[in-house]
Amino acid sequence: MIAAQQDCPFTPVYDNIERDDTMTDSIRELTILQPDDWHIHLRDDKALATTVAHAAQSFNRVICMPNLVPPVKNVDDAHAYRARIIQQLQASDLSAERKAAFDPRMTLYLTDNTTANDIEMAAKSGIVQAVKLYPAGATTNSADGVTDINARVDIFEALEKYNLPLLLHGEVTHDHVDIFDREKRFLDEVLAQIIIKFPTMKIVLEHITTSDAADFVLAQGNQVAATITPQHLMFNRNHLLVGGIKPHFYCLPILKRESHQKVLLDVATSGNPKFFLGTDSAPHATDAKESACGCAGCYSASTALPLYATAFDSVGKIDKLEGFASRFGAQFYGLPVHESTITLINTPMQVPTDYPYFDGSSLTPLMAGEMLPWSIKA
Ligand SMILES: NC(=O)N[C@@H](CC(=O)O)C(=O)O
Ligand SMILES: [Zn+2]
Ligand SMILES: [Zn+2]
Repeated sequence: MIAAQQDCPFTPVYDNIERDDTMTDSIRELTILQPDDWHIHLRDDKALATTVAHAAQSFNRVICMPNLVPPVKNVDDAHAYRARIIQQLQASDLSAERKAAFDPRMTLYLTDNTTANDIEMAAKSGIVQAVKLYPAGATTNSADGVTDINARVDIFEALEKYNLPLLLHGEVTHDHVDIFDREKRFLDEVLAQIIIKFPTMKIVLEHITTSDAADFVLAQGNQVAATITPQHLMFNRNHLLVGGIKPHFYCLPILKRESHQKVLLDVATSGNPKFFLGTDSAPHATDAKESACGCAGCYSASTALPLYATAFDSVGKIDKLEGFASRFGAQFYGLPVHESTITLINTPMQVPTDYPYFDGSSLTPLMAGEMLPWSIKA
């Protein structure tokens, strides 16, 4: 399946970004507090057999996105989904220690029909960590998303009242807006107004892809933060499009030009707690990606930490990884950091070419078959 991929010219990040070796050149091993993933897609049913074990190997808390079919719309759905994840966790061959540490946190999918009562129930549930807003049609499984965001002020009032964060897929969806401009247009035309009206609502702008989004988040108060994926730190649209189209780099919001990639690396490695880890690991079977109409989403759950370590090290800032991966997200959500640790080592690993997925399908991870300079110490 990936033979075509291997014929492609490929420029890994640690070659295409100018290195600053002055700060952390001597770091060959790095022990950090156990990280959390504040944005992940585990999918459902048979897919969980692959995704849960991969996520639980590295992460303690994961914020599970609700874009299932049908979506996770209320607290009952969230309890049932969490139970399916835990059942799969117990059936996996992870260690007893990893099983005990893994804590999937739920999100509700905001629709045109979500009520303020749903929000109150979610806030009091103890398992729902946030509410997710997909503009209808913006991304994978967003058909049930919100059609008119300004009509959902009752929900924003409730989120503010119960101090439940709003997680955003921040792109406008109008047909006439260029796909590369959709994030910036969302900030200017939608989010800026919402923040003025709801100044204390906690907001996470998920998977940011532009310098505009980084600047926007920096300009807001501490109630507004952002997650950044490994692919947006490591790649730009040339990796997606030059020398042949590479479907495994296709995700939404789409990779932007290199100048944006550099700004994302700057803010992620700056030590500013507004920016934290959210892989947006989004599995789609290999044949659904390698298709005339390929699905959006990069799969990174199994190698997320070596990917982030490679990105941070590419700019000589691996010493900033712990804050980004293990501290700032917990701080934003008002949760304690973990006591356990994980060690990364500057020993190369090869990313598997694929994983078995469900019903005989396979799953191709980000950078399949490529070497990464960092790995997790056994
Ligand atoms: N990021 C993606 O390209 N895809 C995600 C949805 C999302 O996070 O937008 C998915 O669920 O596949
Ligand atoms: Zn999204
Ligand atoms: Zn996502």
